[in-house]
Amino acid sequence: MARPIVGIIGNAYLMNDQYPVHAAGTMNSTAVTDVAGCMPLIIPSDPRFVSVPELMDACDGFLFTGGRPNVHPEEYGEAATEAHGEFDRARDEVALELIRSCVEAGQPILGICRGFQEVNVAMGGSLYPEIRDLPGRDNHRMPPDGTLEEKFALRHEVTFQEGGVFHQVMGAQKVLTNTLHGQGIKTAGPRLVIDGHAPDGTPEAIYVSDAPGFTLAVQWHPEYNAAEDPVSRPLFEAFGQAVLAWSNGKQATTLLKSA
Ligand SMILES: N[C@@H](CCC(=O)NCCCC(=O)O)C(=O)O
Repeated sequence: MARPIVGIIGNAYLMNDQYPVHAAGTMNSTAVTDVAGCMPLIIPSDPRFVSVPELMDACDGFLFTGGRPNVHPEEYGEAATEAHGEFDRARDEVALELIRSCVEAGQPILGICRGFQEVNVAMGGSLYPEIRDLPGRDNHRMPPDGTLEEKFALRHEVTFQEGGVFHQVMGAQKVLTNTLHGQGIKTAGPRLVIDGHAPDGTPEAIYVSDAPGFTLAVQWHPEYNAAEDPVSRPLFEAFGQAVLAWSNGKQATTLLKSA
């Protein structure tokens, strides 16, 4: 039987500082394949190449990946400053509309890091440009040097609401995660539930309340070591089950229409 398809939101890069590509970390494809049990498909996240209806038709669920460029603050009604850094307006345009459409339709989404921030902005929330500059907050950025293992090392706890969605998915109320981000949620979108926090109060785990489908998003990077990590594994397994259920529902509808 054909596997359900997970669209992986790609980022724009210049290969060898010269050759433009769309790409996503291989660890995203590994997590989608080995843990979620789906087929990964990297999306060129630019409205010149893809439209939201086409993507929703082609894929069963979407992984909104991490990415260095920040969501443009105009998307939440603020002016860009130097602290906001680099942007990717093409990804903003595809991702934000795709999130809103998936939330409405009940099509599964999983947000990671920049993807987590996109879910908040798409649902009407805003972001701090640099959380380490806020009083009482820690530096959540990755170490500038070191191996991949050092960059993705587990660095802080996340505590979930007792009995909440993440507590149920993880089977634990406190977990250990990596952390590789500069921005963070300032105001949560009206329908967003902040279900987990870092020790310094930074929101780390969210979902959209009353959404008909899977809408979980995390500020850390569960794609790293997803098959082995006790936090990543249940998250990608739950996402895979939701994507499979969506795919089965789509096939049942197609069969009904052709009967
Ligand atoms: N730009 C945002 C999001 C950070 C993020 O997603 N980091 C991972 C980058 C991985 C990559 O380069 O592909 C922020 O800084 O908060």
